[in-house]
Amino acid sequence: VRLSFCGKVHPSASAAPDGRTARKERLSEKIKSVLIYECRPVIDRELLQSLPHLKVIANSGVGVDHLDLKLISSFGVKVTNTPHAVSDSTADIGMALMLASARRLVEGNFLNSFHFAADWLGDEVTGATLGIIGMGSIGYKVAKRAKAFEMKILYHNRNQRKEEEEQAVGARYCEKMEDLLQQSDFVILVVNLTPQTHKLIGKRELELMKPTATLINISRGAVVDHDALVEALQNGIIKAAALDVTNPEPLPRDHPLLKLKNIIITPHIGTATVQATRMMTEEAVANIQAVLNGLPIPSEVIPQ
Ligand SMILES: O=C(O)[C@H](O)CO
Repeated sequence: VRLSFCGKVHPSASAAPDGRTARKERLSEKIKSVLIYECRPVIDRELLQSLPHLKVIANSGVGVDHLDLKLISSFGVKVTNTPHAVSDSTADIGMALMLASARRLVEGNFLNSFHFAADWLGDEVTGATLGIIGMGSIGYKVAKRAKAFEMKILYHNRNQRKEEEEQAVGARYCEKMEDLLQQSDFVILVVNLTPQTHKLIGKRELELMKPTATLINISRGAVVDHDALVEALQNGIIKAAALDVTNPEPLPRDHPLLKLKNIIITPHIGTATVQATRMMTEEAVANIQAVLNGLPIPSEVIPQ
């Protein structure tokens, strides 16, 4: 028996009235798989203990930073994700944010269309330098798109140089992230959130960027120190930012980032397309079926 859900798993569920508790216990005995969508439920020890037959948590999306992989694995439960389904839609949102920021589309949207903005100037991305931090599958898709826009491409990867990808898109590898930050007109973050990438971009890194540069984040909000970003945007340390992810999500209404003009913030919609959602579901279901049938798992996430 499999049960899939995409709601918040609320710890207080165990304190529900008796009838509901009994029903929950009956269900717990049967649950063998959990399919997670964007809602990022808290999967903690208490929940895992209450699901003794659980075999797999199938994450719909690539990032699993919201899951305690070691804890889950200690219960003999597998975690899977959907890396193939998300790369095109996430790369697209990166390009959309870069173009929207460069051409000031969001600001322009509020202008009366009959009003001629005489002093209106944006920037072209053609010929500009894009620095990609994290050349995984999404980073590579961003690079392919940037090549079509005739951009110069730099990239930095913490672990490995990607020579094949480099040649295919004419990208230049920067061993030091600092070099990429200093040379890029647009810097896009495409890394996983790990202890090593937490606040990867802080005051020092922002100060290394050009005052004319734009920071784009399509990875996780916590990769950027938000206080440092507010300061950099307020003081012209960098020109603009475009974020699909923030920390927390959503930002509180009075957050200083929401008061700035030189920023675009979208609500973590990188994979929110009809096509990606369908593919994520298909990939997740294939993962679940493989685990339950003891077959090779297409996309298992192994705790490091
Ligand atoms: O991790 C991902 O794939 C997206 O950010 C959706 O959560």
